[in-house]
Amino acid sequence: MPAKLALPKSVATVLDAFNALGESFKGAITVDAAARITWIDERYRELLGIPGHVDIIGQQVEEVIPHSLLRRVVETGRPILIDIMAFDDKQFVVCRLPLRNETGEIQGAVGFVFYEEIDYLAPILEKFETMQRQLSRAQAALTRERQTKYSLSSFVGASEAVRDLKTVVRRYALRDGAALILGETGTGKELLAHAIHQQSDRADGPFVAVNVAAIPEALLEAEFFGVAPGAFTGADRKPRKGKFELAHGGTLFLDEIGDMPASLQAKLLRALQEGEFEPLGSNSVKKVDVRIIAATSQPLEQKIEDRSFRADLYYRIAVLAIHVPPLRERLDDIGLIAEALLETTTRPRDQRGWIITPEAVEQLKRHDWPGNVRELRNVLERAAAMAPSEVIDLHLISKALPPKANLDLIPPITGNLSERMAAAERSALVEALAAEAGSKSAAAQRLGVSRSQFYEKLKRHSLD
Ligand SMILES: Nc1ncnc2c1ncn2[C@@H]1O[C@H](COP(=O)(O)OP(=O)(O)OP(=O)(O)O)[C@@H](O)[C@H]1O
Repeated sequence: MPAKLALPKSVATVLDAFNALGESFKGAITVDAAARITWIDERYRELLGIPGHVDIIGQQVEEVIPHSLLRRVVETGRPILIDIMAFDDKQFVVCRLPLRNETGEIQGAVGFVFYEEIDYLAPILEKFETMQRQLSRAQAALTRERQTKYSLSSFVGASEAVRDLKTVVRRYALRDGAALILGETGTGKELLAHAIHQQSDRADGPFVAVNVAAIPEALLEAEFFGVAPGAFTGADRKPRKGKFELAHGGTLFLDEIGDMPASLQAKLLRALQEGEFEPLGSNSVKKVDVRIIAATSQPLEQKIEDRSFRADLYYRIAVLAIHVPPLRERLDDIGLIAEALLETTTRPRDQRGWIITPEAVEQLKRHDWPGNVRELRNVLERAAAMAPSEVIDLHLISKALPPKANLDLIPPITGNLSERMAAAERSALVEALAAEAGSKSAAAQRLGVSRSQFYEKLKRHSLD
């Protein structure tokens, strides 16, 4: 239904003048002081593609013209004399003026639209278009740079398993739902989470990573959801933002999600479902737009069975599940990965770069890599530290590899309860040392005990 509202006299007079321009004038629109549409002419309707029978009078102007600046004109009382607006692929010149009553109060605003054929505006439009082209070139260059820095190419590997993995990752990067990355420790889950973020529409937003296992349980909730001012005695007066809020507009990477306590799982589920949460000690909700990428090296299904992980949360995050194969299932990639890792391994100042011999690579392929790529990095670093020249050969690699977990050292698990427990503890120590390439502090961390406890246990089992 065409609008028939009374038009202020001043506008009607100006309209007459513009109408005389013929084809160059593309129409006009008026809004009231609350930026609701009060009138629109037929040509502008046509330009916006609004069918004649659709009534738009009374609607907020942005509902019809999403980028309209008429609200700004009524709010500031200042005109926007010349501006450029795009409809479809064409640029139009727009002029917006405030409308005032006799006492000078803002009553609304009017917008006039012209097409670019107006000769004297052509230079401005040309400049605008050139600037837009430059801007989109700069944006494209920036995106390319980001992609080369963080793209999937940092995940080295050419085996079929890795090619398949990369196809899945590329596909999931474009979807915006939560994702779950499953794989043994050191397989590159965090690296993949970065790659997903960088390939997604959120690449310009923040990437925030939290290792759930590394934060004491009592602090997790505050770490995730933030703290309202004065939430506890002694708490900061200022509110403290949690990781969820810090990741707004981007991605939150939750490493070792299997270690999340049940109370927090419920809160996380709500944040995922509703996009909102309550900071600790607050009774108001905050809205966030965050993509969750979770990772785990533990079988979550088992945790669901023993009720330490919520099934509903699992199904929510496992829609996009990514399985990262362990290194022993992609041994063909070891040479490539070793070369890539050696590029970043410290070398003596006068040395140009490390060289790894084919025999050394073959030896690496014979190990079964319980600590995966992280363990491979440790082994290469140890070999490099022992190397008299830039060549890493079979001899050095054999010395750097952890001694094979000698099964004779692990007694069969028999006997009474305390003997069985001692035997299980011993084999856990041996396995952790092997997985961490002999590093005692890393092995202690892996088993969740302090270094001093770990040394004491090694001694007790005569493994020191
Ligand atoms: N395919 C790969 N190519 C190159 N480097 C890799 C690859 N996979 C892993 N890495 C490197 O190995 C190390 C461990 O990777 P990352 O931290 O991503 O593993 P993770 O699976 O998240 O481990 P965890 O489960 O213990 O947290 C990092 O230094 C990472 O850069």
